[in-house]
Amino acid sequence: MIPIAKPYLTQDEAQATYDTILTGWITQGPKVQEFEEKFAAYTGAKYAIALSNCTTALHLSMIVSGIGPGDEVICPSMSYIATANAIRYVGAKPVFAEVDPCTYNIDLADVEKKITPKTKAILVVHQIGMPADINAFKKLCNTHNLKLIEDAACAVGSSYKGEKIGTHSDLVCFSFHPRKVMSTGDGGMITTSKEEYYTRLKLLRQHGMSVNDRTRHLSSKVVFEDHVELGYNYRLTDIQAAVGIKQLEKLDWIIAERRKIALRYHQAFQQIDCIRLPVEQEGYFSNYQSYSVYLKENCPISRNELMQKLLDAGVSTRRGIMTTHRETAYAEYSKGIKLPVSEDASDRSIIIPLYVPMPEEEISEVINKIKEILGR
Ligand SMILES: C[C@H]1O[C@H](OP(=O)(O)OP(=O)(O)OC[C@H]2O[C@@H](n3cnc4c(=O)[nH]c(N)nc43)[C@H](O)[C@@H]2O)[C@@H](O)[C@@H](O)[C@@H]1N
Ligand SMILES: O=C(O)CCC(=O)C(=O)O
Repeated sequence: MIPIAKPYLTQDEAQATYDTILTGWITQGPKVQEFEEKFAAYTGAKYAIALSNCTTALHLSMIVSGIGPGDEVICPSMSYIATANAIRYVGAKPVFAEVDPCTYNIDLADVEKKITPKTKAILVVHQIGMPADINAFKKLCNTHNLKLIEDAACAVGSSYKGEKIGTHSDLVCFSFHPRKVMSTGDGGMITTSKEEYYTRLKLLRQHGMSVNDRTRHLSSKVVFEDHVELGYNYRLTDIQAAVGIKQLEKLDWIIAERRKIALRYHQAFQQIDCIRLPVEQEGYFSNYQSYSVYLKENCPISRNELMQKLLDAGVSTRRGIMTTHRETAYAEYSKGIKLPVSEDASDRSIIIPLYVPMPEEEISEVINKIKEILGR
């Protein structure tokens, strides 16, 4: 079976975890600090704060942005459910906007229509690694005095107008889940240039503890910590950070390899008129976290049939990005909501295998099977 994805992990990561375990310091400590410094340097951000995953990164971003009950946050419905969940964790209401049918990124015009006096922030997702038009959203947020938060779960290493995702706004959240371009098992990171956010995020991720364990460990004087506000246990472990450091060293290579495979798919499928391929506009650089194909009206086969036929032929696929408003857990948020573009994009698209290193035979197999089933 050709898998949909596989993290690129080698002896390097295994050795790094082994070495870290033997140091005797295994949760948030020196390795987390090193990972944060290297991640900040990689993205160009001033600060990076490591967290247990991107969902917790989004949750803390909501808290430091001062979002709470009675507030509305505009986000896409067409995203993994964690995006909207983070808004609900703080008691605020997710207000769903449409996406662009080509890039799957949140639609600026629809966002603008959905701004109300209760709107506090816009949560922009760089969907499956394709950067959103972040400058346009910054401008909109400035005009309406709204906070901007970026869900860059899938977008590590992607760039917008020549700058890596991670520097364009005050809160950018990344994921290192195994389905992402680099992984630490689970894991997350926030980049920011705001010292005030940096300081508070460090407190919030570890129970609001005023003097952290490492500082106490290294102290020559007896010190006692205070817990200055309600915090959380959202730490990344040093074992995971050791993996992250090794992954970061390979990230540009991984992305270059992913882009080569994406190019192969583009070239192989561009003549097929019943499908639409991902679009990377001028100034946008995707890490191709996923390669999504949209089945047009004239496609001879339904999306689900195509997925089944490919599975029968030994090729894994996944449905297109989900819509949150149609999930059972969102029943009370979906009343009267109309998102035809998002529903269509979600229902008519599939994600096809892309991982590194993907053997040439597998790339050809995916291409040939899709062409064969589509009769091209
Ligand atoms: C971006 C989203 O991607 C994922 O959805 P998905 O439907 O595209 O992928 P999944 O069904 O989770 O499959 C992930 C694939 O990634 C590979 N993989 C390799 N290791 C793992 C692992 O530890 N956990 C998971 N879930 N997957 C792993 C396998 O090939 C596996 O089939 C979800 O897991 C979401 O959690 C995620 N936000
Ligand atoms: O929890 C998941 O499966 C995916 C969400 C994610 O990528 C994260 O929280 O880091």
